Amino acid sequence: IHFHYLGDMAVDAGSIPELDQKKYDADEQVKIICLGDSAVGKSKLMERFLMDEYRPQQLSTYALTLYKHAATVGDKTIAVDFWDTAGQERFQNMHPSYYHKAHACIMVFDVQRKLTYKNLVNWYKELREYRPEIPCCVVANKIDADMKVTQRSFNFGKKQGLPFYFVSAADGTNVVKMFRDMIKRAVEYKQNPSDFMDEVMQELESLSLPGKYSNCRFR
Ligand SMILES: Nc1nc2c(ncn2[C@@H]2O[C@H](COP(=O)(O)OP(=O)(O)OP(=O)(O)O)[C@@H](O)[C@H]2O)c(=O)[nH]1
Repeated sequence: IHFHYLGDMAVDAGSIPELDQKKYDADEQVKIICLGDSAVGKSKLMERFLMDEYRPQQLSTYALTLYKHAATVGDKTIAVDFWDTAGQERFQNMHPSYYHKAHACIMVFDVQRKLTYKNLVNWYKELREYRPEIPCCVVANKIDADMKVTQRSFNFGKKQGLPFYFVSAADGTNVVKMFRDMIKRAVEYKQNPSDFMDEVMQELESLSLPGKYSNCRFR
């Protein structure tokens, strides 16, 4: 496990993954998990958001990386734990502790690789097995590499009623907005979980991808 302590958080190599809310004087603490196939850009998105930097080398995430971040929502300080796992572990058993007590989920695919889009449904099903009610969004990454994609190309997010973001970790497009929205939703969920049930019922009613991928346009 790699720990990255960012934002206003003090480095404390001895602490456990659960962030000690009182110690950091935060009003609230949330856990946000990131899902998606290998190399879709999960780690680069975190780095872009948390450090505003992008290093193009590809270093696959080893098992689990935990990023700690202090965010402000309204007049509250929020301690955010971002959990980033290696996508290549998808078809091995993902440890349930990854999902445990998560308050929101960011699902990422790569607009240049259609398989990563198709696999969203697997990620989504697994997420809903463990966390049926938490807020979730779909993130189409690497739009700097293909500016022609439109939301119509990707029915999954639309049909599920999930918020959908086109982003680029490379040039920063939409990255801050997406993360800020999800932090806010995680806090809202934590404070009032029952508000999210209607949304989830709508999602569950349409839990399928377009059968033959026919509505998707890739180069
Ligand atoms: N063009 C472009 N390339 C990107 C972007 N984001 C990530 N990449 C590249 O995609 C590759 C994989 O990025 P990572 O962030 O390591 O992907 P990951 O999803 O964390 O991969 P795993 O750790 O294996 O699960 C790297 O070579 C990045 O440079 C982007 O927005 N645009």
